[in-house]
Amino acid sequence: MFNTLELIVASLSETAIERIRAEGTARSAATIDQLARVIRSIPDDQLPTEKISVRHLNFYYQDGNQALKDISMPIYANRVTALIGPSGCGKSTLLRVFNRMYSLYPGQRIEGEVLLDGEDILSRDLDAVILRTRIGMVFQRPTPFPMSIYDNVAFGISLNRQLSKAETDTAVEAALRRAALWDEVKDDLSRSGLALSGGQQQRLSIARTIAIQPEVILLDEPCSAIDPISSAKIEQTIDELKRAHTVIIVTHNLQQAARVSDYAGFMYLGEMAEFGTVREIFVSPQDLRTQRFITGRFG
Ligand SMILES: Nc1ncnc2c1ncn2[C@@H]1O[C@H](COP(=O)(O)OP(=O)(O)OP(=O)(O)O)[C@@H](O)[C@H]1O
Repeated sequence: MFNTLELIVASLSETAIERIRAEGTARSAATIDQLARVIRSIPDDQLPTEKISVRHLNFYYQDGNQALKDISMPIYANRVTALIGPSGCGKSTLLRVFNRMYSLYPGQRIEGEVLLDGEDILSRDLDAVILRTRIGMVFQRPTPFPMSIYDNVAFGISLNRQLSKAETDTAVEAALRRAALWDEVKDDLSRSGLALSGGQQQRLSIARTIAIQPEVILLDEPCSAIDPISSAKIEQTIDELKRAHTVIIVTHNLQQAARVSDYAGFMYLGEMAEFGTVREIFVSPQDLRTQRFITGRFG
């Protein structure tokens, strides 16, 4: 019983949990029914809302290989969702659908719907450039531009917003702080972004993405090519990011997925085998394939 209660509580927002505590019901809730009544009394806006809805998504590469098979899943606002699964199961393909990266390559085919706040982002009516300012992406390898640290961050800002020099300075500092890089670079922002270490370059790439103020941030294996200290800093940053953004991360590192995510989708051979809160997926997975993957018996 306690585990089931924990599961329900784990999927609630902090505000909702505070309210349950304030009403003194958490300790006395002897049955799920009691707690369910409390949950139902919480206004909808305090429960996670769906930022992106994936519906019956199929994806085919040029060679006819079907990499995604009838995927349906929610992506909740201001939460971190991890896509996990064995190599080749379709995680990166799915991540790239969210910013329509596939449209750069002719011959790839997609079916189904991906709704961003109710609007189908697969529709050609939605301009891909505008979409990519709403859904930003950080790649596996750091991607600093060959320009100064300051310009790397200011560049994105100037594409989207008309700010004065002083306002740009403030926005650059804020983005670098949020990416946990400010203290290491503040003394010389004119240094080339390429002169930074790999881990710092990755945090610079995150700062550049944040500076554009996207609603959703896609992280494709952001820590796989960097040192453990930078990796830990990026994990802190991810936790901070969800205050203002919805985050989707592909990672091979299960401990990292468990640490940073609120929800997880386990993919297998192009299918979404299981989706749930991180506790559901890591503590009590229902699908045998998820259980085997989480316990390291394959993948
Ligand atoms: N450009 C491509 N053309 C044809 N098939 C592709 C292409 N890119 C990927 N695939 C195939 O699509 C499937 C899903 O690949 P994808 O890279 O999305 O998986 P993944 O889960 O991200 O893998 P990994 O963990 O190894 O990065 C695989 O079978 C892969 O071989």
